Amino acid sequence: MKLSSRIPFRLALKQTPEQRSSSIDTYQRTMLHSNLLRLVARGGPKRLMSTATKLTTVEVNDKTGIATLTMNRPPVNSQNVQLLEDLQKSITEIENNKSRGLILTSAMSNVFSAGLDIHEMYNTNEERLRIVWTELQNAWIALYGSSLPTAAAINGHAPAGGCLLATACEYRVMVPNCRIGLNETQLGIIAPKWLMSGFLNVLPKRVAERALTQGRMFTTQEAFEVGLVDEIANSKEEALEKCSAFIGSFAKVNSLARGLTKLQFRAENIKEFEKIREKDVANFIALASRPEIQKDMGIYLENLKKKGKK
Ligand SMILES: CC/C=C\C/C=C\CCCC/C=C/C(=O)SCCNC(=O)CCNC(=O)[C@H](O)C(C)(C)COP(=O)(O)OP(=O)(O)OC[C@H]1O[C@@H](n2cnc3c(N)ncnc32)[C@H](O)[C@@H]1OP(=O)(O)O
Repeated sequence: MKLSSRIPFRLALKQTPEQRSSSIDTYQRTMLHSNLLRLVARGGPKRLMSTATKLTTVEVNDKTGIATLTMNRPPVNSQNVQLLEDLQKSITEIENNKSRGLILTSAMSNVFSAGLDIHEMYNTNEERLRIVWTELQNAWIALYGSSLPTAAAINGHAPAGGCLLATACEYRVMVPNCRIGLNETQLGIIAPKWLMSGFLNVLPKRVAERALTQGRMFTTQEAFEVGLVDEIANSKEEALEKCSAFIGSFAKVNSLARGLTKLQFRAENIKEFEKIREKDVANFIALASRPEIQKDMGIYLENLKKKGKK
């Protein structure tokens, strides 16, 4: 089952709060059960594999059984609907192919991901905004809610949605002289709680609150010092090796117990997210449609283009 497949939330909305909470628990149980089945199935032999969607590739190392999921949308892996959908397809594929773990990385030389593709949100219609935000939610929950060991080899800058994907993983290794963070307040926008939850999982509350209110972009070294990244690597290859070593550290741990323990840690955030996901889409559409936000987006895009030409 894809974790993004919904609890029947539209039905839950018609229920009393007690019934709703019980539906969510049912969803959680279903989710844990299906992850359990997947974990049991993962006991079989490893397979060598290399596959691709339009904007992602998956390569499974035949020795380690670890899958590397590479985002490949030049120039900066900005997250358009296609990339978000391809990420979900690749995550599902990795979950189903008996891989031992998932490493997320980028095919770009200096950018992990530039976050949401601002062109997708600018001068568009409500239906497109709904699709963009829903696919961002789906990609996040597929990664955050995966029972597999996950790690991000952050081989470049990771602002906003890039940081979101990296912090959905359990472990982060970053190359030097890059930046990572949730810069939404710098853009005059507020990131919803679910979007911050990976960030809040890894940073002390006080550090997270200050960084989020400042919209702070951490350098690699600063990110390492506060614990936003776990290790620094001198190259992408080294980052991939360190991520593999992290995933390898679970080799002697029962994968079922590991996966369920991880999901228990994340269950509260997932439950909260499921409660608000539809409202969250409506909030995003309302925010992104506001004339002043649209104007700011246009200016932001112009400035990005000017900077690129310098
Ligand atoms: C602004 C949004 C406002 C409102 C949205 C409303 C509601 C709420 C949303 C809440 C959550 C939002 C999440 C997001 O992810 S928003 C995106 C935030 N991302 C950024 O701010 C990053 C911007 N990019 C950069 O800082 C740099 O590009 C980066 C990643 C450091 C790489 O630098 P560099 O290698 O020098 O590359 P360039 O800057 O020259 O960029 C090359 C090329 O790519 C275009 N581009 C860059 N980032 C984006 C992007 N996020 N979306 C679309 N396009 C992007 C850039 O314009 C250049 O284009 P060109 O045509 O000049 O080649």
